[in-house]
Amino acid sequence: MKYTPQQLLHDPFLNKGTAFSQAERDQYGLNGLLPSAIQSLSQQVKQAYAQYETKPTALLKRQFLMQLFNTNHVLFYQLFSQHIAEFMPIVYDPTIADTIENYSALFVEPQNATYLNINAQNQIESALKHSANGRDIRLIVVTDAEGILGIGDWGTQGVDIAVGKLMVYTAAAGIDPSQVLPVVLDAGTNNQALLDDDLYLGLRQKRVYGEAYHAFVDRFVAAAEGMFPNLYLHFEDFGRANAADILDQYQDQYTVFNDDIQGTGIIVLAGLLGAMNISKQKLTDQVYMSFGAGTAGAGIVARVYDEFIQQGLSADEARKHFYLVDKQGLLFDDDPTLTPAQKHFARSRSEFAHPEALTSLAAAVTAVHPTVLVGTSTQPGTFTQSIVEDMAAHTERPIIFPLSNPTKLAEATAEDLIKWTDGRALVATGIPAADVTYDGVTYAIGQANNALVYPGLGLGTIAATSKRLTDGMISAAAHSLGGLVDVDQPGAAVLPPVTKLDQFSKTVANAVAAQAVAEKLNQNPITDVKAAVAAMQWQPVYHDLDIEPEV
Ligand SMILES: NC(=O)c1ccc[n+]([C@@H]2O[C@H](COP(=O)([O-])OP(=O)(O)OC[C@H]3O[C@@H](n4cnc5c(N)ncnc54)[C@H](O)[C@@H]3O)[C@@H](O)[C@H]2O)c1
Ligand SMILES: O=C(O)C[C@H](O)C(=O)O
Ligand SMILES: [Mn+2]
Repeated sequence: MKYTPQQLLHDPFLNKGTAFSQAERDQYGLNGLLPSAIQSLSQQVKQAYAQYETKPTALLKRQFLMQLFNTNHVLFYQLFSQHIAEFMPIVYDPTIADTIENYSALFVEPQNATYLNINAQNQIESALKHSANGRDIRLIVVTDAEGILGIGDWGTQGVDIAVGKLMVYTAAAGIDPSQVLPVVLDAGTNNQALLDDDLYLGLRQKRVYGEAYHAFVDRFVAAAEGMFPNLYLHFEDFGRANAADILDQYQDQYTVFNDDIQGTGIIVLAGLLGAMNISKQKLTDQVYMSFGAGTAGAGIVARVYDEFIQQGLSADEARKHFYLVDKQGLLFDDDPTLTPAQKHFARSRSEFAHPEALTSLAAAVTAVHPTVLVGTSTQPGTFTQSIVEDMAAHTERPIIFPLSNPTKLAEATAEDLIKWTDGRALVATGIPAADVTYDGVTYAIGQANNALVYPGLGLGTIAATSKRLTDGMISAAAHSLGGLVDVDQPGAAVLPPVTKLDQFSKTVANAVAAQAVAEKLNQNPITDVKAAVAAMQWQPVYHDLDIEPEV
């Protein structure tokens, strides 16, 4: 393809802005289309960061960064890589929740995403083809936006979660931004505020479920897999009724990943292993309570349960360590409303003297004395002082992970948990939390967010040319994060800091790729796993242009 000067300046994959050299300006007809000074990438980064710093709110900062992203990918990712911990909460969660809620009102441009709708399924192939525009797509993040974070159904506006998750893939793991595609499946929305909003940009109809919905997903999956044979297909923020079914349907056929189920399972298991390193306890001695047993809650339990079995417990012994609490309270096996994922861990009423009283988290904690409490309930402030004190009265190092996102939905703050337990709690949060200083000790708070693992998991799987994503690879990812924290430091965090995200993404990728090769899943021969991973990583630096000018 030939590029006119205007096409080059408006293509974020190729544009260098003021960093186009004189030779490039001569060759591609850019003289007079840019100010005359020629800048280096580091000058551009410095200038962009100075502009970023003048933006007074997180939302304005994010909008500025998106503008940069839409203009020049190299500059955006170079800047992001230099400020990874600072930018994560701006580009991604929690600020992304604001941009999703206000997507239609804030809309400026479609950001190279693919918008598929259930009423125009004959356009799926052409839309994917035109969005890819000849690029070799290796990674798609797709959402139907029924369960965005904990904020619910946002219809087409949920496309931003696909865009944002992909940005993290590149910043954290070096996935080439020209090989990715964000996709939203618009199957309608049950969010009445959107249906009533005349600015709403999605389909103005109730969400479709059942066979018609699954046929739509299936048509998309078949089209994407047919068009991009080396695809890693990441599902994000589907509703509770569909997420697990979709994963089950495709995981033996294609390389698919559900972030909320599997990614969250990995990061929480890694956090628990980190907590065990700090407390010097055994994982298989823990009593685990999940508050909110939906997509993420049940996904995490499944991963941790598998680990108990790997560590030598029988399935029956392992199951006895898990308690699920949802809206109705402790989940019992005679409850006809249980999801398939909940059924396996539901308890028998005969285990308790007064099962009918176990209808709240407080009652369940008192009855069970969990040593681990993980919140994926979307219910803010539900880990109250009295519940936490009750739990902490029966275990030396209570492990408490309030994981509901965004910030406004967290079950508790890290600071309160440290305070209420006199510094004994081992805490990780879903969104970034500042250090907590209590009684002379500074506690670093790990971030148990799947963003810490999904980039490395994807990179490792793609680099290994793995034809599936298996439990073995997922387990390898969870185990790879151990050893990155100095656990004997007072106040040590259960997970490594986000400042090291690029390093540990690589650690995860190497472990996952090695496991894929060990399981003989690689489609291309691989002799050196680390070299294969390194070769897959894109760097945010300018290269000579390999395109023809049309001047
Ligand atoms: N930190 C992370 O990496 C991470 C990853 C995935 C999800 N999450 C968070 O977890 C939360 C849940 O996400 P999900 O995808 O599992 O959603 P989901 O809708 O599948 O599950 C939420 C569950 O909470 C239950 N619930 C609702 N009200 C409750 C109440 N009052 N008491 C007890 N349970 C209640 C629901 O019935 C449901 O089973 C969200 O806030 C999301 O942001 C965090
Ligand atoms: O997006 C996040 O911050 C994590 C997770 O996937 C979620 O749904 O909350
Ligand atoms: Mn999610």
